[in-house]
Amino acid sequence: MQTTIVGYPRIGARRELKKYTEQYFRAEITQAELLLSAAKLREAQWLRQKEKGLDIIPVNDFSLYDNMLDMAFLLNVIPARYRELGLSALDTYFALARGHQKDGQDARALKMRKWFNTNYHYLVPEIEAGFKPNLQNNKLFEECAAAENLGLNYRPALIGPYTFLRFSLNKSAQSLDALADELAAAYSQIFSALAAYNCAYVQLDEPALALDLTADDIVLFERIYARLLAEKHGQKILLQTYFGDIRDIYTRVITLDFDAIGLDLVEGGQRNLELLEKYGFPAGKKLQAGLVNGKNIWRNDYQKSLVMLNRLAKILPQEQLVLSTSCSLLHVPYSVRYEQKLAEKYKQRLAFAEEKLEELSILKNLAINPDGDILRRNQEIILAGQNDPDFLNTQVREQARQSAAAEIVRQPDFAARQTAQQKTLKLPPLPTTTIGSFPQTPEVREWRKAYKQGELTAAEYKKHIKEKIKTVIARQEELGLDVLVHGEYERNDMVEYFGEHLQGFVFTENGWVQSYGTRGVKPPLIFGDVSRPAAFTVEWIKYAQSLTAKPVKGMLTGPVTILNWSFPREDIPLAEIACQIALAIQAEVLDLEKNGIKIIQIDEAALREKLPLRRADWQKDYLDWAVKAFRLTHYLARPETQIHTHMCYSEFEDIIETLKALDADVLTVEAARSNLTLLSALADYDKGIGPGVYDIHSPRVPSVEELADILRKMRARLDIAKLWVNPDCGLKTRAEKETLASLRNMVAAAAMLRQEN
Ligand SMILES: CN1c2c(nc(N)[nH]c2=O)NC[C@@H]1CNc1ccc(C(=O)N[C@@H](CCC(=O)N[C@@H](CCC(=O)N[C@@H](CCC(=O)O)C(=O)O)C(=O)O)C(=O)O)cc1
Ligand SMILES: N[C@@H](CCS)C(=O)O
Ligand SMILES: [Zn+2]
Repeated sequence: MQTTIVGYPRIGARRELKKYTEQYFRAEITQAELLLSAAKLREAQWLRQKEKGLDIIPVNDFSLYDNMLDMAFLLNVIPARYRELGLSALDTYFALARGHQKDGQDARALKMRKWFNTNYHYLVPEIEAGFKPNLQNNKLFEECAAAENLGLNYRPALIGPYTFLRFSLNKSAQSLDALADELAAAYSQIFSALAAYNCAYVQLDEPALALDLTADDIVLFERIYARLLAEKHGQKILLQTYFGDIRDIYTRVITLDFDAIGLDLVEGGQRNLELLEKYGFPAGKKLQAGLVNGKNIWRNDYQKSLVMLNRLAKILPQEQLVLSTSCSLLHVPYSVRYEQKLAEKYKQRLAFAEEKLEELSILKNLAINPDGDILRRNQEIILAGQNDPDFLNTQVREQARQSAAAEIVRQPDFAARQTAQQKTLKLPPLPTTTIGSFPQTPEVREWRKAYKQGELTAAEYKKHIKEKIKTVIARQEELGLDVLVHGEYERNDMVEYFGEHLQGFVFTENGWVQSYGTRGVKPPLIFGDVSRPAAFTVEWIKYAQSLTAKPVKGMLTGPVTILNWSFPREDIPLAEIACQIALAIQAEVLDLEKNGIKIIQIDEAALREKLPLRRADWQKDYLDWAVKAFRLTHYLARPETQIHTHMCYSEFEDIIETLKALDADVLTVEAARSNLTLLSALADYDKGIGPGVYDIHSPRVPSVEELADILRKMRARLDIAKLWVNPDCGLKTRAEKETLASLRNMVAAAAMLRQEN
């Protein structure tokens, strides 16, 4: 029996890659320096994997920005607008990732989308025409050569052609079938080039097989692979699936000429096991069994894994088995050993990427020789977690249970609330606002760092933040925005900050996980029952409101987003955790209201993220309780309190009914990068709606005319009486100068439209 993983994080345990890359963006280091530092980081992680006993090490899972972008580069799927810039290969790569606006050149970035149900975002390749793989100087081959030099037993990993095709934007005139044929030929050329390297297997990631597949999808998959598998160049092919079961295609996949198949035995684990038991597994092929959870951070329950292994032993002999992770470890932090402040009793329950490597090794040994002491100790840790008195709150449990059983409906209905709110707020038509955060400048992050390290007192830190709030309120007044925000300067992150102020959460110092490109998050860990010891946003919002006669939005993160962007406990249902968090947020809503705050925004940026991959599971397994949790936060608010919510990075077309059911008075959503296709879906949205008028992921400043044009398009499709004017999302990642310029133009565009009416 061997061990492997699907992939490893790459940002560096201390976010080294972020630092190198951003230094390169600021022209502080050269290309050669960036590439050398990245190569050193990559090799150090391979050696760590080897040292931890991993038998087969994936390569090419590393990326300077994103694997889908790497694949587009390898296949030469580079739209003309970037090739025409005449940049170096590396700068072209970053231009696709981040856009390029310099010396009169202006190319927008590729679209970014959520990677399945994770908080990772990939870049969407645009297929214009023709796949001509670029086999020269490509990182894939450099990595293979480097791994070989180190004498590693390695396996190059690529995004598989089916997933690549399904997740790209087809801008060519070619049919999917034609593209599939070209793609198969292109991958075949890559295989041919890989024949020069000494890797036993090539890994093709096909997570798209865990989605609902139609008969046409299956035909397309078979069309690509029939050709590709007939043209192997000596190497063996691992079909790697993850994020769920592959019920729609398992029986086909086992008849194709793959040499190994990777199955997720955590998410969709039961279903995958049933498929194995019902249809068997082909003799002589390897089963890569994803037993160690790649998405959550709890220690593996060895007893449970051994039960799985026993079931597998009835299906195939041990030599055919490779122990692995359920998906790439990209979604978990590097190692628990970087946590200095976390108590040992909490640390022992955690397994980040490096600890998961150890778990694989232990499991391999346990499968051969079930060591009683190791199993006993593992069980003790797991049981201690389940019954941890530090985190038990019987009152919250009872309240959550009662709320789950109750009908949660805000009174009176929207029409009556709207009248009451207009009377208090007296907003003009097309009210202008922002989503909450203003630029988190280096000085703000430095203050926070100094405060956390004890170099600034709490009073000094607070004073600095309040000065920023004062300035941002003044700026918004100057700009003429109608509904103001306090800027969220006191927050490191919209979820981590909430975790830090609620009981039941534990947070890390170094538990960084890549969200996109150079940006990372430190998801809090939900260890137990959640409650709110004291109000924690009121002081900041009240202060901001005291500086202006205009309404300032109370800014909160919603329960579903807090849950989805944290690492959840696994001993109670997600629905119950969401309900507990909702009760904590409800208390904050009521406190803001008591303190004179008239508008409260409860962000549910991640509402769509964890929608089950299979449509049949959407409602009962997720949306029913997610909607209820959100309603629980605001249903006790007074009629004149205006409740806003915000969502980003989402395709809302198929969840419009859910958006309505949230019953928020105003909904702001990302729309700019979707070319406003969302507008038709939102046409019958029944409450206030603010589709973003400009993309905040780019430093580009939209002109007044461009924004007025967008607003005219919105006016044509949506009820103008309900329309709000705002950017796509928060402004925390932007610089101050471009932010003010963009907002100035946005306010001018709204004024222009009011005149036209
Ligand atoms: C809106 N999005 C969010 C998602 N997930 C979240 N949890 N939060 C989100 O806002 N998912 C979808 C989208 C897009 N995703 C992201 C993710 C991350 C960022 C982002 O800007 N991340 C920052 C880190 C933010 C943070 O926690 N900062 C801390 C630590 C600051 C720090 O690095 N300090 C330095 C010293 C200061 C310095 O040199 O700058 C240090 O410690 O060395 C803080 O502010 O205290 C990132 O940089 O990656 C945006 C969108
Ligand atoms: N209020 C948050 C929402 C981001 S999704 C912000 O403005 O950053
Ligand atoms: Zn957002």
